[in-house]
Amino acid sequence: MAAGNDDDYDAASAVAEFHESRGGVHGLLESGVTTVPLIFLTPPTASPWSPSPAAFAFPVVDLSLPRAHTVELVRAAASSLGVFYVTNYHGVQQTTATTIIDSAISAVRAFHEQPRAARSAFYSASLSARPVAYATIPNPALRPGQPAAHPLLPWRDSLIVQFNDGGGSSSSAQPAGDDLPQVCRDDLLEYHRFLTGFGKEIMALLSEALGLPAERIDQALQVQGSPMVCHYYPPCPEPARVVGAREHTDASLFTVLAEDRVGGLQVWLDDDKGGGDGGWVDVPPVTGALLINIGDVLKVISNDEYKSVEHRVVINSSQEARVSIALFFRPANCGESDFFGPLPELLTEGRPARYKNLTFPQLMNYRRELGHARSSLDGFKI
Ligand SMILES: O=C(O)CCC(=O)C(=O)O
Ligand SMILES: [Fe+2]
Repeated sequence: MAAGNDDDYDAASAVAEFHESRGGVHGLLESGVTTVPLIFLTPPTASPWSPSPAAFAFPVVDLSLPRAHTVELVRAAASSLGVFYVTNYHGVQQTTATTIIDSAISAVRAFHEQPRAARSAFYSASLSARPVAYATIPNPALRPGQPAAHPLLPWRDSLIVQFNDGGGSSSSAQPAGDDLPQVCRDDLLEYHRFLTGFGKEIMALLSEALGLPAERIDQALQVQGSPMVCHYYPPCPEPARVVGAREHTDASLFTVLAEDRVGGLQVWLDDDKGGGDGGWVDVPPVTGALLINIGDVLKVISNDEYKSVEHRVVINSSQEARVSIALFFRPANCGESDFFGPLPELLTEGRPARYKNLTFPQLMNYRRELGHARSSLDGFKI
């Protein structure tokens, strides 16, 4: 934020005061706020955030289809859109999977809708190094040259859970300590257990769809599902003037998203896919299905064979809260000396490496300084 600017100074105080209230956006509504505070508002000159301009049928990959067919569907979706749904998870009845997903969504809703004192115990404006934290995560800067994000805060509260499975072993992960709030502990643990096997399956498919052995990427990067970020988008009196999540790509290999039936997620589709010059397109929820978003790490190691999809969340409703859970599958070994880059098997003379080797901390630092949108890999391009 620019120093010496009175407007920015006031905004900074307002943000600090909001965090000190420890009740999140939902807390504002509980205290009877009927107009949206300035720190959440997009500038009046900005174009409204909803409704979304176009409709599009996103692919649903049925995992019970023959393998070759599934691999081909995954390849087509990951390389053209960077986003797809999946159903019929291996080894789990679809009805059981739907129950596990729905229970996790209900548990997240229960956490965010419990009395304020119970949730504010977890509130932490600084998220680093805590196994479990509850907060409204400030909007990041979007692009180089944009020092502050507007609006400063999204219309969203999040419960962030760090899992640690000891370096990518196949045993299921446990949250660090018994720190999960009791109201959602069992359901979120069960959901995470379910997604641990599911994530391996998705990683294997994505690997095969690049023409690589199924275990290639997991062996190289020790993929693990963490953090789990459990979002709550309260209803808003002025939905078109707030943002649920600003446009961004995910800093993951891929992200698995579960959501309730309210909707609000949109992805940016280029030219021919969205119609015309490209645009924001609604991703309507599909009951019982999980959404896979390809992230920046997979874009790099696939040497741009896969797209990392840019997405955002609009607030659709002045009546209903929306719940979603994003589980980020990332390299377990993500220290200062753990480099990754385009996989050598994918490189040819005609298609040389498009990215330098980089580490996960470098990627995160670059995003912190220069933005989370489509440009978030620019600094690593060759
Ligand atoms: O809530 C959603 O639909 C998306 C959340 C998201 O994009 C994220 O957590 O990175
Ligand atoms: Fe995201």
